[in-house]
Amino acid sequence: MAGPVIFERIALIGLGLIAGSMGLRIQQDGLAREVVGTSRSAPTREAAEALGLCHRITATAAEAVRDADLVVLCVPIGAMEAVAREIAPHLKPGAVVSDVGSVKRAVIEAVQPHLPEGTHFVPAHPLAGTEHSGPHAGFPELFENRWCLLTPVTTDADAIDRVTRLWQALGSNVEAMDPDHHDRVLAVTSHAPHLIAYTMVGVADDLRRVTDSEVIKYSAAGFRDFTRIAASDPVMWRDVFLNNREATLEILGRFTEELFALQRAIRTGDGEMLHDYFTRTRAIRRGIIEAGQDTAAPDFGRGKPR
Ligand SMILES: NC(=O)c1ccc[n+]([C@@H]2O[C@H](COP(=O)([O-])OP(=O)(O)OC[C@H]3O[C@@H](n4cnc5c(N)ncnc54)[C@H](O)[C@@H]3O)[C@@H](O)[C@H]2O)c1
Ligand SMILES: O=C(O)C(=O)C[C@]1(C(=O)O)C=C[C@@H](O)C=C1
Repeated sequence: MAGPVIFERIALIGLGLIAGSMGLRIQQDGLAREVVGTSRSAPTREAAEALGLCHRITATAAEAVRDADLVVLCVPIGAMEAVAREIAPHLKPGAVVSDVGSVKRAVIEAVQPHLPEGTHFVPAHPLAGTEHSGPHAGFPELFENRWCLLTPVTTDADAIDRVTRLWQALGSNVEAMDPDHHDRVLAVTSHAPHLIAYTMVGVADDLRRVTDSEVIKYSAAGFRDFTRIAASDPVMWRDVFLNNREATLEILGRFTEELFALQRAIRTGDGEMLHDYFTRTRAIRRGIIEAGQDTAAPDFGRGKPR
């Protein structure tokens, strides 16, 4: 389907789940005249080529960003600085630079100092993903009905407007946010929950050694949801925690306090406390559903390696 061209040429750096999904959708809807992509490993570039994630794949990031109007950094957070340093001398004057990192303050601090005067940095975070990674994981509907949060560094209204329109065209609802606020919110809604899932599955794995395969064999739906989350990419999540340290530790501190309170209620047989607590949390879930905001529910079956 041909759509409105928002950027003439878009360069995607790092061809995994997010870049692959963007590349497919941008091409499908004609949101750019050309999508150029690159990744550091040759097998990834070959896979991306075979899957048609971009119009053109280049061997280096320097080549990919040449004459690009928008450059989107889609690499793990720990790789953002090196990529920014590499592309900086090759950026077109006036180019818009963005990223999709799950943490915003650390990415701004890593990338912004390398960007030449006259380029416009509009960091973004699509609140959409799956536990799959790599070029095979991408699919064009990934961002449909999800949020995309922007934490603009530039004050250039046209750059912000075009990045907003791109994410809207990819299917997302877009909102601007202060980067520190973003990191605090995501610590609650995404980062701490992932760590809890990793821990729970780790505990079950330890138990498995005691009970053979019972933990897996009889795993109930709740635990299976944890295993899906805990199957997420180790590099990505290592970098998330190392780069959103303070906010995540703050939430984990609160979590531990609540866990101790619940543990005590179980030990002392305080059924009233447990009932009140679970009634409160159930109301939160119902509020989300009533507000029509249950758009983050995982869509099983999508994003699986093809
Ligand atoms: N997966 C999610 O659920 C999700 C959701 C929203 C945002 N994000 C963010 O998007 C970014 C990419 O995540 P993804 O899920 O697409 O990851 P991915 O692992 O699927 O893809 C990452 C790509 O970056 C490349 N890469 C890795 N290290 C590199 C380096 N040092 N230099 C150059 N390229 C390198 C890899 O080869 C791969 O092509 C991350 O910053 C992540 O925080 C992820
Ligand atoms: O559904 C999933 O697999 C996700 O965990 C996606 C999820 C999230 O926590 O919602 C994970 C990290 C991203 O930065 C954004 C989205």
